Amino acid sequence: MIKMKDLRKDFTVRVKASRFRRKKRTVAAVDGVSLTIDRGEMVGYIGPNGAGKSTTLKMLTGVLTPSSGEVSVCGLTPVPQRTKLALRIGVVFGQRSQLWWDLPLRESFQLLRHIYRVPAADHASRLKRCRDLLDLDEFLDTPVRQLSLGQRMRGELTAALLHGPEVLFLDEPTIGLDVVSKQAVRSFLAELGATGDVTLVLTTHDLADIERLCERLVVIDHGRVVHDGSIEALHTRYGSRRTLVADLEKPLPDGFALPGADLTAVTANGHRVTFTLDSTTAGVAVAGLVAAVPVRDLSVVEPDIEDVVARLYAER
Ligand SMILES: Nc1ncnc2c1ncn2[C@@H]1O[C@H](COP(=O)(O)OP(=O)(O)OP(=O)(O)O)[C@@H](O)[C@H]1O
Repeated sequence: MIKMKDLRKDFTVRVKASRFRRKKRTVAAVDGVSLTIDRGEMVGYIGPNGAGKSTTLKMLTGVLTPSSGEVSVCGLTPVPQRTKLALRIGVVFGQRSQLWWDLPLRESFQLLRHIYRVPAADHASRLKRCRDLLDLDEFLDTPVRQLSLGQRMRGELTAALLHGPEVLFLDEPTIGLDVVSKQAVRSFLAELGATGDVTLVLTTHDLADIERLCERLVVIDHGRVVHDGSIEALHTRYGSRRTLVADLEKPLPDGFALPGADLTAVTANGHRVTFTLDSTTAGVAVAGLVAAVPVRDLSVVEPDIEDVVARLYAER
């Protein structure tokens, strides 16, 4: 569905050389990215600021011409076949709008139907689905300029989907949204992904988006792919470990140890203990603990993806 082979984009920027002189410097925004994304995949494309995410998306959507390498989306070459491609992809750039500022959402959607020449019945059924899943009805007749950011984003997603695209590119779709709107957008995208009809490429700085939606995570830094795989693979690579937190009736006996786990914290006068699970399962660790002391409460905490990704960025 999407193929990139040794894709590059260089920008020429002018930098200050001395008080009166500026010289040209070339910045490789995307520096040899090769990826294949199959139909129905949901891929998170993440990286620190300036890593090259937006530049990649712009090349995939035909906004920017690559400096070198190959790119194809739905079997089309994005820039020369941009008009054809537009009918097959949907794009949401969180910071930019594809809606008409002065028109009510409903009319923007009608205009899009004509622009994309979508049969009325298809348009109506897709709009109905979005209205239901994204709760659009209460603001369908409000001019876009008066919508809140969360409402507008729900409108943007609908606008990107009304022509039935095969691939959806989302650049920071939850940026600036409140918790409730974020959840609404994520649930909607999860539902969309579950149908397997739409391929989704998502850039975000909110890793909860990725955890909720994407099985595959591509991490880019300085224009190069530094990880391509599942979130679990990333945890394995960085040795992230689960932790077991237990509230005890009484402190642990002196010298107590759980094989395969490290005691990493003791608080509340010895009544709360935290073990990091190294080479044991939560079940075995819990059984070992319960056999030693009465346990009031316990929880197993999954490794935090934020920590892993922060470590990955810091390492580079
Ligand atoms: N039009 C441009 N002219 C010159 N340099 C550019 C241009 N667009 C992007 N760059 C540079 O290319 C690099 C990658 O930028 P890009 O916007 O793709 O990063 P990003 O990963 O999307 O970052 P962010 O998370 O901050 O949005 C940066 O160093 C940026 O300054």
